[in-house]
Amino acid sequence: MILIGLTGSLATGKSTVSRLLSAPPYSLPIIDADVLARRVVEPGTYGYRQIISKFLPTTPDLLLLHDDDSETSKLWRDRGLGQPINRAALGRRVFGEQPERRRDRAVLNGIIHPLVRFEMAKAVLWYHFLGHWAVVLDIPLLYESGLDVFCGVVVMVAVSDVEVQMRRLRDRDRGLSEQEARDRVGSQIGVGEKVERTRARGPRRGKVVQNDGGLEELGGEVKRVVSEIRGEGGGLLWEVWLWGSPVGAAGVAAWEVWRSWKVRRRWEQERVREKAKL
Ligand SMILES: CC(C)(COP(=O)(O)OP(=O)(O)OC[C@H]1O[C@@H](n2cnc3c(N)ncnc32)[C@H](O)[C@@H]1O)[C@@H](O)C(=O)NCCC(=O)NCCS
Ligand SMILES: Nc1ncnc2c1ncn2[C@@H]1O[C@H](COP(=O)(O)OP(=O)(O)OP(=O)(O)O)[C@@H](O)[C@H]1O
Repeated sequence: MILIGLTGSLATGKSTVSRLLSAPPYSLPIIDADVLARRVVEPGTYGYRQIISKFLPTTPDLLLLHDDDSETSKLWRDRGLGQPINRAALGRRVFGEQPERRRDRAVLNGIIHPLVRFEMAKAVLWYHFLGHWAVVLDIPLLYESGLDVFCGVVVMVAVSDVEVQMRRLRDRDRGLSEQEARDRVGSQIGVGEKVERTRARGPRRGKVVQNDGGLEELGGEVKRVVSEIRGEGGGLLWEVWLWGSPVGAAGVAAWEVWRSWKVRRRWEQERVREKAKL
């Protein structure tokens, strides 16, 4: 089974690509890191308790009141699991370039990312047993979290102009001010760098989907990329063999991780050298 890491930057179109990939004719299973990141901090979970203990003392608006119109919220209240987290308030604490925001972001990532990784590993195993030829890991922070090394192929959804990103973000999330939108965009590695990192993996293991045009063009790009990935896989016999041979599958997975890790390390060393030259 091929692990396809789907990434991009804020509002470049990952979720749109993810929706295309999950629908016919591809019908690929999607493991969405944002969905898991929400699930692991629901009231009553370990992640929830960690966030409360780290952020509540310094964030008075961290918790929302229970929403009587929401069945889930009522369930949390009836079970005494606690009030849901105010994501907007937490976002204001962690998005931005100021040192204290970076620090808080690192704390939040340190709580959530290991929990998300664990949930992802469980889901990947499940889809492997179901016999899918590929599974999509939709991870906005793929490079930031280091999860790129586990992906056989990385698909990076890119736009050429940061203003397109800002416009799509603010059109979609109407409540965001200009500054909040810039803080969010600035909290991730830039599109250009992610594209370079993807290309550094080589043409078979790194694919860039350019999303500057309309939705129809995007559909064409997705079609091209999926047929490339399918064509460059080992074929049906290879897939069946991998499925039936856990030791073989583990060996191939280890080899893929090692190759990706080498690319990542070479990239980081080059960056250090470039910085030293400045
Ligand atoms: C700060 C939080 C509560 C804000 O929630 P909110 O509902 O407003 O935003 P949402 O979760 O939908 O995220 C929207 C986008 O913001 C970006 N983003 C989210 N977290 C981060 C982060 N820690 N660093 C940089 N960008 C981030 C991603 O592109 C994501 O797709 C939330 O984003 C969060 O819990 N972040 C930490 C977990 C995380 O890293 N999630 C990303 C997937 S692993
Ligand atoms: N090619 C396109 N043309 C016009 N609008 C688009 C295009 N691609 C995406 N959009 C719109 O841009 C917005 C952002 O797209 P999407 O939600 O897919 O991005 P994302 O990368 O998943 O964002 P985030 O990281 O914030 O979750 C959405 O409202 C989407 O409908």
